[in-house]
Amino acid sequence: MTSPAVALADPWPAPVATGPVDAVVSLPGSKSLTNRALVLAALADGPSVVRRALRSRDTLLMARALTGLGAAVDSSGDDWAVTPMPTATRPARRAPAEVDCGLAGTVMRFVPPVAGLVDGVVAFDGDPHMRNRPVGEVLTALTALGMRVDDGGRGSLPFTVAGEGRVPGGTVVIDASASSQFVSALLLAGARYDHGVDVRHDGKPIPSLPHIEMTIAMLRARGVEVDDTDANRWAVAPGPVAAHDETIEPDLSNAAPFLALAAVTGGSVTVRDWPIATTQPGDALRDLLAQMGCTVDRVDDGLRVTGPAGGHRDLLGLDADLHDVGELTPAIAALCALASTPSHLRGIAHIRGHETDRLAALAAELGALGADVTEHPDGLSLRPAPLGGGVFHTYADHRMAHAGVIVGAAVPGVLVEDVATTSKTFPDFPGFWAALL
Ligand SMILES: O=C(O)C1=C[C@@H](OP(=O)(O)O)[C@@H](O)[C@H](O)C1
Ligand SMILES: C=C(OP(=O)(O)O)C(=O)O
Repeated sequence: MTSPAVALADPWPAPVATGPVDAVVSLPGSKSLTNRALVLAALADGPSVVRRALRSRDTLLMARALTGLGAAVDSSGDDWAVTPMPTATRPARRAPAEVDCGLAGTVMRFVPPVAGLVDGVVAFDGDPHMRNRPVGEVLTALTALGMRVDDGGRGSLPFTVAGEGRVPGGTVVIDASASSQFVSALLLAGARYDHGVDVRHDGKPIPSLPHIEMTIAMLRARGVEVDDTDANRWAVAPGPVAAHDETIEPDLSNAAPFLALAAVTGGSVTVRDWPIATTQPGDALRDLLAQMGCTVDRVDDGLRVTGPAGGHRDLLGLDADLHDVGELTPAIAALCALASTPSHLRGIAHIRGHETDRLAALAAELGALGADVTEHPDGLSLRPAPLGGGVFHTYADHRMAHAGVIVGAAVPGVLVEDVATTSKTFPDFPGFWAALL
């Protein structure tokens, strides 16, 4: 991970924009694409390269976890070379391994289904808050698919998965309304199970569906057969995962604070290499920011967002269902707190299970700066109100830090506590941000 050259002040005085920000930025790679590419490379039938991999806490934790399971990941450069885990045809009993999930949902949900393919015991744990994040549905499914899982009956970290080098697989019914990652986790490893995997969802609607599309697209790119004809059902046929070199797109969800800077200051920010077609949910920013009164253009070098002339004073509030793109909520909510008309963000009860209870945290921290915000069971409403300075707590949540610096760009005196938590998905975010202001 890139460390900032100087120790960061904590709390960190968020830089205030002195005028419209005009910038062109190249952003680090997508966390979701990098961690899927690493898992699939570890399961593949030959070596793969993950080009322009994101180097951040979540992706380094993933690389370390897969290394513990027998893969090799050379993460020394920008392009990470991955040698897959030994296959079931050449099993080797491994010494007990430990996986640190940190606060990475993708590590806690995607790695256990892979661990069943290892002949040995793998113990999982993570940051203190990780023990509160949901994973029980995945563990129950793994048991039904033929793995031995011991979670002490808690349905959460810490737990162990005892693999035997092969997994029977088959059909499982889960309730994935708490996280799309439950489905992605089972699909990513499913081709390597004897009978593949047939996952059915029974429950309230699944959030973050674009992330399941991302999983399916990446599996198909590696020759894996996925049947998603029926709603709420995904069948992965047994077979090899082809080795595949992949160039990782910039992280479009992490583009949110940078595009927000244009919106708040009435400036213009271009994100280089914005893909023409993508499964990343961050692509929804184009539409969301246009609805808030920004001008959004595809330009030669990427995507340009230009804020309204008066900056946040002319920014429109937003009435939107963010169920599919919940991870954008903290940045969008910060913009809504600064906007000139009311907002209602809906369909996001599930983000209470993210890095922190994001609805409660946003209501508390934006409210403490003076925002007129109401927390609902599944969202937030915000009405225009003058904001002032103060400490913005981040609850170890990278995207709460993004929300804090967005407000701080427009409002003097915002101090962002533990801004270093942004290292979860972005190397040296504070340095990158400060250089723009
Ligand atoms: O599969 C993924 O890479 C992700 C899925 C989403 O999780 P949820 O479905 O839990 O919201 C998203 O919020 C998270 O940041 C990344
Ligand atoms: C929900 C998020 O992360 P995770 O992958 O840890 O679930 C996020 O990055 O907003």
